[in-house]
Formats: sequence, C-alpha cells, structure tokens
Amino acid sequence: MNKRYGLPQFLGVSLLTFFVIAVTYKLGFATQNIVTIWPSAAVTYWVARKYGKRALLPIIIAESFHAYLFLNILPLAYLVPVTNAFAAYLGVLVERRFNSQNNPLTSLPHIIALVFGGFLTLAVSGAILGGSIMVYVYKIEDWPELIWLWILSDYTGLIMLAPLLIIFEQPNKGITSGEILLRILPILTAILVIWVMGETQLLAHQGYYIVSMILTPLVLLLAFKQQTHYLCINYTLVCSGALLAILSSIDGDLTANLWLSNQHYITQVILIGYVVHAVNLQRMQLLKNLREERDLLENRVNLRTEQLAEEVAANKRIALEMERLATIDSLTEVLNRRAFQQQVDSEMIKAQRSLNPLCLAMMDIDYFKQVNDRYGHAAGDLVLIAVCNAIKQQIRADIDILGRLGGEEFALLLPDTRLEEAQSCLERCRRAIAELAIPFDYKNENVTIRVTCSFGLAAQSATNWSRDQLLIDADNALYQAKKTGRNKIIISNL
Ligand SMILES: Nc1nc2c(ncn2[C@@H]2O[C@H](COP(=O)(O)OP(=O)(O)OP(=O)(O)O)[C@@H](O)[C@H]2O)c(=O)[nH]1
Repeated sequence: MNKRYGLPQFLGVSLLTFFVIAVTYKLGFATQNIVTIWPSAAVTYWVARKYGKRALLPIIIAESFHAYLFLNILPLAYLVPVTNAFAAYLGVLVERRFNSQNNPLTSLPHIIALVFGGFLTLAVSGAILGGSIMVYVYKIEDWPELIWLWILSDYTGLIMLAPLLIIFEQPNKGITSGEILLRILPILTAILVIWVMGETQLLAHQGYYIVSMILTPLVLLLAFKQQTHYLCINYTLVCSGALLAILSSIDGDLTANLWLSNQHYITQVILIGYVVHAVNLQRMQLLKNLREERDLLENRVNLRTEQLAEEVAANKRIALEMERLATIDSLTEVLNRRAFQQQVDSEMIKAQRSLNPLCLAMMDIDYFKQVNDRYGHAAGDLVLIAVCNAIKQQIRADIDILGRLGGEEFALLLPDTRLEEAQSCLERCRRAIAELAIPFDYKNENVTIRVTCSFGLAAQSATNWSRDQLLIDADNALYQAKKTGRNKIIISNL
C-alpha cells in the first residue's frame, strides 16, 4: 500500500480496471450471467492491495464508465461500482490485519490471511452490498441465489487470478526475461480459461474443459521458481480428478451451475498448488536457516579450537620458560646450584651402572673481590659471564655440565672422563680464562680486565660414590689451589 501514486498510477488503475471489466463482460456476454464478472474482482483487489484507498476513485470511475457505455442500468445501480471498490478495500484491510508481507504466497499463514481474510471479505461484502442494491433496483425475487452465485463466482475467481497478479509484480533483482514470461504465462492461461469457459457454455463442448483443467495448473506450476516434482504431481492428480468429476456430471448442455463447479474445481487445484508451494518454500527456508546456523556454529568451534591451540602453545612456552628460569642462573645462563646438583646425582648413578669414569671440578675466580672493588659490580658481572663463556668453549656441549654454585664459585661435571682427560680439559679452561682480555667502559675510559681461576679436581672412585663427598674433595683441592698460589689446578688426594 506504500507504492508511489500519482496521475500515471491513477490513469493506469482506471484504464486497467475498465479494460478487464469490459473484456470479461464481452467474453461472458453470451451467457448474460453474473459468473464471468469475477476477473474484475481479482483486478480490483490487486489494485486496492497495491495502492490502498487512493485506488478507490479510479476503480469507481472505471466501473461506472463501463456501466454507462455498455450497460443500460438504472441510476441507483451505479452505486454497485462504489460497493465493489469499498469491498475490495475492506478485503485488503482484513488481509493486512493478519499479513503485512507483500508476497503472501511464501507461507501458509499468509495464504490463509489472503484467501480466508482478504478474498472472502471481498466476495461476501461485495455480494451482499452490491447484490442488495441490484435486488432492490431490479426487484429480483430469487435474491438468495443471486447473492450466493455472486459470492461463489467472486471468491473462486479471486483465488484463480489475484495471486497471479501478486506474483507478477513481485520485485526481483536481476530477473531474466524467461522469468518474466513465467509470470505472464499463468495470467494468459487464466484469460484463456475465462474464454474457454465462455465458449464451452456456448458450444457445450467438453474438449475445452480438458484444455482448461490441465493447462491451468501446469502453466501455473511454471510460475513458481522453486517448483518440485511433488508439486507437479499434485497439480496433475487433483486436476485429473476434477476433470473426471466434471466430465462424468455433464449431461447435455452446460448450466451456469456446472460452469461454476468447473471454476470451483480449478480453484481447488490452484489453492492446493499455492499451499504446497508455500510449505515447500518454508521448508527450504528452514533448511537454509539450519545450514547457516550449522556453518556459523562450525566456524565458531573452529575459531575457538584455534584459540585454544594457541593458548595451549602459549602455556607450553610459559611452562618451558618457567622451567628454564627455575634451573638456569639468570646472569651467566649456566645451571644453578639445585639443577647442577640434580645433574651430578643422575650422572653419578649412570656412571655407577656403566662403571664409566666421572670427574668433578670446583672453580673460583682469583681475587674477584678486587675486580668488584675497583671497577664496580657491573664489571664483576661482566667477568662472570666472560669466564663462563670461556669455559663453555673448552668443554663438550651437551655432555659436560657447568653450574654456578653461588657468587664467583663454579663447578664443572665431566661425565665419561678419566682424571688425566679432566685435568687437560681444566688446563685448557685455565689458560683460556687467563688469556681473557675483558673490555670495560670504566668512567668513560676503556679498561681491560684480566682474571685467573683456580681449580680443584676430584674423580669418582670405587670408594667415593657420594655427591657431597665428591664436592667436598673437589672443594678441598680448590682450597689447596688457592693456598698455594692460585691460577692452578690441584687434584684431590694427589
Ligand atoms: N659482581 C658480582 N660479584 C659477586 C657476585 N657474587 C659474589 N660476588 C662477589 O665475589 C666476591 C668474592 O670474594 P671472595 O670470596 O672474598 O674472594 P676473592 O676476592 O675472589 O679472592 P679469592 O677467592 O681468595 O681469590 C665478593 O666481593 C662478592 O661480593 C655476583 O653475582 N656479581
């Protein structure tokens, strides 16, 4: 009802209504019967649905003009176009009360609102109001039959034609010319049916029935974009049943009632088609929604899984880092006292089992305090790092183990190493340390720090299986090295 409405629309509605009424009147003229006027009801409903109350005036003008041109009616009968337009508007209001969707053929409740709300209201109110005027003006005695036929004709006619007009004007982005044809075809077929019905009445020729009954649903079927085989079979079955029913009831000339029953059957066929189509559409929509929700859920699960995997990896990294921090001396990055002792324990057990030799050395930087005192703590730290690096370069990576026991006191564990080998290793270390020239920026002056290191060496023996004893032995040897001049290696018990 919110469509644009100006002079072109006003003229369009007037002309269309006039044209449809004139054509259907001419087609049904031979019968002089009310039952062929229903296409005007369908067009009127469609126009009122599209433009609302603004369409009432052109409808009234068109119907009145038609009556003036072709019908020789009494003045009061000119009220019938007014009641027709009003009935159409009333029907639209009732449909809109239950359905605000523009396309009512996409769901069952909307079809019910259209057929049992809008169409029925138009047919009943139009027949009662218009019929009463006609009965009064022309003093018609059999008025119940007139009103009944009027209702039946308009109602079934509305079901046959009005939805096709609604389908026809549904907006569709990128619609192809083939699809436009599919929308026009059923309307043409409906016009054919009107004509066939008129001709049939005239000629009493049963063949036209077959054409109208089979062609209508089949062509209607093509108007749906989402047609299914089920829908097709349904149309054909109902249609064939209707055809058989009509053919078996025809006996000689057709009467208006038979004509109406033909229309009635076609209506049923079409109505069933709409319902099946709408249910099918709803099912498809439901499946689409389900699929979309499933995809959404899957995406969410995948995203969360990725996040969890990232979190697990981050936790692993943190755990490894914490483990490293718990076992590594942060300044020199060699093992701390606790970790070193654990390594000594496990290597001693291995050596015990394999009866391989194992040596342990204690080391202490000579006069280290003087370095600190002279150049400051930062210089001392630098020396500690340099000494450790020098030792690392002389020992076997991944085999020999260097640890800081505290302060400037270090220990070196040499698995699978005989005493002489250990001694020569320590000698290399001692020399490397003594040769170190550690540059240091002392009060904006580049100084070179040199240090030496004393070593005490002990070997695991058949009588010495204890870690503490090994450490004490090495420590005693270190003490001897310090006492006897420093920068040397003393071997325990030698
Ligand atoms: N810069 C620095 N100094 C440390 C650290 N840990 C201990 N020290 C210092 O190391 C020095 C140890 O000195 P001492 O054990 O007295 O002996 P020394 O001067 O090395 O002389 P000897 O061992 O007898 O040759 C002390 O001045 C401590 O403050 C450290 O992490 N960094």
